[in-house]
Amino acid sequence: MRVMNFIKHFILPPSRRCLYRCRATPTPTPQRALATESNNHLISQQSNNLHQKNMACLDTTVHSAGIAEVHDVPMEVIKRPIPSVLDELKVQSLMTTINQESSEAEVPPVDILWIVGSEGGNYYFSFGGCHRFEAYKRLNRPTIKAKLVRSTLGDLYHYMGSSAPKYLA
Ligand SMILES: Nc1ncnc2c1ncn2[C@@H]1O[C@H](COP(=O)(O)OP(=O)(O)OP(=O)(O)O)[C@@H](O)[C@H]1O
Repeated sequence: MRVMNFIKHFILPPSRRCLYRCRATPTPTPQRALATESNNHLISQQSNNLHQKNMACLDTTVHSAGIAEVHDVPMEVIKRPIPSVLDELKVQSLMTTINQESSEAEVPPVDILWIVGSEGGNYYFSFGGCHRFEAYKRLNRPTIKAKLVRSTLGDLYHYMGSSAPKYLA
């Protein structure tokens, strides 16, 4: 009985909090995510559920650990304000992996900070995932697999300091 009480009080509440957090900041549906972008691209939800399940616990970051949905995000809408420092061999190796249907799923989605501007515009910023981004770019892929992490201008400031935009419409 004591053990059950312990579990109820100290283990269940955090799990519920996590569930609540996930619901409170839902990952956008494809249509909502780019609804106000001038381009007509769609961020489509990855249909490969197996991949999602496999990647849910592995190869995830602290930012996207609670996010299961993976989207195909158009490369052209992603802003990367900080230039990448690249290991050429790693980029080449990733290109090979991504290019083979049998191994593409071994490359996990990158994290993208998704910010909704004050007038409803959608902005997508990416800082990590330098080698994956470069590999997708060189392969001329129109989209990249990504988890959208709902973020704020304050979050952007952590990455960019005073170079961060003060206002996004
Ligand atoms: N051929 C490959 N070479 C490198 N990584 C690979 C390869 N195939 C699959 N992966 C996976 O791709 C991911 C690469 O992430 P990693 O953090 O190493 O680089 P990145 O995020 O793209 O770049 P950076 O860390 O420099 O921002 C890892 O999860 C790794 O397991």
